[in-house]
Amino acid sequence: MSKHDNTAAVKIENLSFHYGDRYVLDRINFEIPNGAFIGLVGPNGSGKSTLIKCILGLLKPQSGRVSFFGIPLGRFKNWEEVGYVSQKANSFNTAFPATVYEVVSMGLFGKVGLFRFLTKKHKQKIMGAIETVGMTEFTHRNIGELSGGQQQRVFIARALVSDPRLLILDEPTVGVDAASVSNFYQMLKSLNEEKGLTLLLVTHDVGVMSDYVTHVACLNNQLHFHGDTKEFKEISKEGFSQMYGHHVHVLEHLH
Ligand SMILES: Nc1ncnc2c1ncn2[C@@H]1O[C@H](COP(=O)(O)OP(=O)(O)OP(=O)(O)O)[C@@H](O)[C@H]1O
Repeated sequence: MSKHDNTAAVKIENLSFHYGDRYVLDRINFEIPNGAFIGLVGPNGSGKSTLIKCILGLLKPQSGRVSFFGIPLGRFKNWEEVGYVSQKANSFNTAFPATVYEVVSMGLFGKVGLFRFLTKKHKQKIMGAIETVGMTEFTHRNIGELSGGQQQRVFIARALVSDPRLLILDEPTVGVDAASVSNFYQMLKSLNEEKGLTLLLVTHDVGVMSDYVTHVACLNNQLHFHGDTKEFKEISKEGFSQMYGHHVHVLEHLH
């Protein structure tokens, strides 16, 4: 199949998952079109991280199917096409004495073994990824000397260095100050629009996120809504709170 067909980047069919007798995901059907920037929202404990882990094959659902670019998960081999930045990226040991350049080069380990064997082409890729996230001036700074938002940009660069087609981010803005969150989302939006990168962003920032994404999915054990940003913004606050399972304050933005 060609790289540029209309197959969904991710297709989830009738997926259910339970821990013991506790159902966390109930018959989820959900598609991420190629080129979309999807915000996945839902209250604490609604199953967002569990869904991501099922998509990445880290957890095996009791029923249902996941496919990447038309290939069932069990047969999917091109993992360099899928970048993942976990919530835990924030708790990376930032006292570890590594520069931005070294952290980003770790994204190529799968391909080159150790970074001392990097070729000129690899070095260009690393510098390109650092430039893409706007961190060039910090290339040789120690990761521990950067702010939370800057560190998250570096982790995105590490995920981008292998040229993924799909990037999955699990709450990347936890611990990032409000002003930097908007800049961070703007950077993701540019990656989506200019580089055609498909993005799945798990977040709690319902209001802020909806100014940047192309689609929204609302999860609360079941998928309660999945549509484009325009449809999402048309849902009344009451409707949204109901679907969320409790009252939610959707932050209004001052433009
Ligand atoms: N390993 C586990 N064993 C048993 N239950 C678990 C396990 N991991 C998560 N859970 C439970 O499954 C439910 C869904 O958890 P999950 O982490 O997927 O939610 P979430 O939407 O990502 O939450 P948050 O927004 O708080 O990160 C929660 O009730 C959680 O307590």
